[in-house]
Amino acid sequence: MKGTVGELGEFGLIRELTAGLPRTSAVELGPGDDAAVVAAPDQRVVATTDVLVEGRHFRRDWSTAYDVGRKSAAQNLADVVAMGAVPTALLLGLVLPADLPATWAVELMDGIRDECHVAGAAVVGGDVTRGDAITVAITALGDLAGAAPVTRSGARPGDVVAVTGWLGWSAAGHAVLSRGFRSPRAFVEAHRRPEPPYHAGPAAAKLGATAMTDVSDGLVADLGHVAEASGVRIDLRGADFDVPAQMADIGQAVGVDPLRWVLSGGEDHALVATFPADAKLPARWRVVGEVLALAGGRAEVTVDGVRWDAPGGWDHFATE
Ligand SMILES: Nc1ncnc2c1ncn2[C@@H]1O[C@H](COP(=O)(O)OP(=O)(O)O)[C@@H](O)[C@H]1O
Ligand SMILES: Cc1ncc(C[n+]2csc(CCOP(=O)(O)OP(=O)(O)O)c2C)c(N)n1
Ligand SMILES: [Mg+2]
Ligand SMILES: [Mg+2]
Ligand SMILES: [Mg+2]
Repeated sequence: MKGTVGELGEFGLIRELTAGLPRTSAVELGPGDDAAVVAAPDQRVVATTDVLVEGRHFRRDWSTAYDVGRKSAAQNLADVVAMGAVPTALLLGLVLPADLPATWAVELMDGIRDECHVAGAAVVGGDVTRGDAITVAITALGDLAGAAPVTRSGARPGDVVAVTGWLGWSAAGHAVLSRGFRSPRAFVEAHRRPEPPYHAGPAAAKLGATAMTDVSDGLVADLGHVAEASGVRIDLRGADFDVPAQMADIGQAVGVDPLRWVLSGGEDHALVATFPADAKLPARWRVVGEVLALAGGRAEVTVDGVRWDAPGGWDHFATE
């Protein structure tokens, strides 16, 4: 495809973006009308939204359009499964500069479509407008299939804390890219394209998870929200976290303790959940800590009993 999105025009662009979009059985009416119609078998709808902005969430010299698409969708779909729900549909608001190559927009859409496919959802609508910074605003919907939502507020003293998915890989990749390098590839790829363990969300609900969240900002920060919402203290055991040798090498090379990436690095979208101590967890869940009563203390996350004194994760108004 030749030209810019400006040359294609609003409706030419929409035609290109929506051509051949796959449907799923949940989609009664897809893009093309004033609104889409999505089945909600449960009769409750799980809904979540996240905005990604060029320069803040991604850089065009670090990630392809396809990568940005995969990541934007993943970030939202991970929030759906973190409730214990199955993703059904995704809506996409796009702000694009007029001089952006049309292929960039189409490849972004390819990435969004493919990530939706991985999670079982479909793109059902969106919006496009012109603006200075590329902005991808996504709303994802999901279905609980009769289950109770797994909230942030259900952790109880005596529960275990378990994680599944990657931790620290995206942050290590970000550290590499920030210093002008493009390798080790596995970490750079993890930053470009997170792989949330989608199936594990609804599975955790079935395993009796009492609370759950995805790790978008950093494990300590995101678990901090669980601790606060549940009115508990959460203690992590440092030795239960695996720091891969290659991650340790990067840490050595750039002068960062790699445990910092594991405990406070965001964007891998691992799932962290609390479970009753007697829950039978499959091997892909690693127990990394426990839930403790407040006993007059603060609702916070500690590591080996000690308050984590570095930032627990990303904060858009505090982190540069
Ligand atoms: N501008 C807003 N208006 C209303 N609710 C918001 C707004 N921004 C964030 N929230 C809500 O605050 C909570 C925390 O947001 P956030 O940290 O972005 O969650 P997540 O990391 O799961 O995306 C979410 O329930 C989100 O819906
Ligand atoms: C260019 C660039 N700089 C910095 C980062 C790091 N970063 C940006 S947003 C973010 C945290 C997650 O994003 P957020 O918008 O907070 O998602 P949410 O928590 O709402 O799911 C991180 C670690 C990045 N991905 N790209
Ligand atoms: Mg958010
Ligand atoms: Mg989340
Ligand atoms: Mg965040």
